[in-house]
Amino acid sequence: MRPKAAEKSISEDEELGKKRRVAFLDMLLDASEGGTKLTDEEIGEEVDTFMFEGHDTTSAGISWTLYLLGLHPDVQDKVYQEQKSIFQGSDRTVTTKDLSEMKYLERVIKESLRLYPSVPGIGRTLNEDVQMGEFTIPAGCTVHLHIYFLHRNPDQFPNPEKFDPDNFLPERVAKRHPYAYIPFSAGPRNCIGQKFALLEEKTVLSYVLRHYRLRSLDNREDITLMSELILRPKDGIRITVTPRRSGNM
Ligand code: HEM
Repeated sequence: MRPKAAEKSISEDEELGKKRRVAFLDMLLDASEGGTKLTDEEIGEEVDTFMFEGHDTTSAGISWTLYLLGLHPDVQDKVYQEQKSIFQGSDRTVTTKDLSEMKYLERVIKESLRLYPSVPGIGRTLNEDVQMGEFTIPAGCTVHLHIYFLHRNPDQFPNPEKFDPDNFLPERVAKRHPYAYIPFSAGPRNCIGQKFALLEEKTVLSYVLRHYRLRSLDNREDITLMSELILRPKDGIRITVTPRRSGNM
């Protein structure tokens, strides 16, 4: 049964002539009432997947980007200049159009996900034999794909440890293998939320970087990484955050 609050908000929206937006949980409940039956347990699992995949991944991505910007004041300044040119001194909230103009910030986010992919590895069970050069990997094997190391392939990213957002200039992307960079996996089971994730990261980072200057206190070689499905710094990261003077935008 659909909760009363959800019924009310949908009918109010329809009255106002707005596009009908269905909440995620309502969609799952509808699916359980319609042709494909979902049990309560299956609905719970779907909600868990979205909460986990949609929250920890982006929060880790945002944290690593803030850390890298705090280590690279020149890159941070370029991001700030781009924000200044978009917002022209205004402190308004971000619009969809603003997000599409944040080209440099997008390159920074992508480069951060290259060096610190929120999901550092994924696994697949092979349905059929796979030939890799002289080796045959038999059907039934579980294969672990290490995204973290894949992103450091020097054939695809010369000087792979260098933080260089220009790695994502269109002309450089065009020269690389399409699967050289897969923070969101690839193929039929890739990340369903990847576009949303980039928009969310841009929205949060835009706000922080317009208002604060960051300086990271730990060098990259001093950070111990750990993977709890999500890539995290074992002992956290230390960043000093200084407010920019008001009216500085
Ligand atoms: C920076 C942010 C994100 C990264 C790096 C990321 C990465 C990934 C990766 C690598 C996979 C494939 C997992 C596997 O094959 O085992 C995946 C799947 C998935 N992601 Fe994301 N994700 C992000 C954000 C999000 C967001 C915001 C949502 C939802 C709002 C989301 C929902 C999902 C779901 C539902 C799947 C499973 C898709 C399927 O199995 O068909 N992700 N994600």
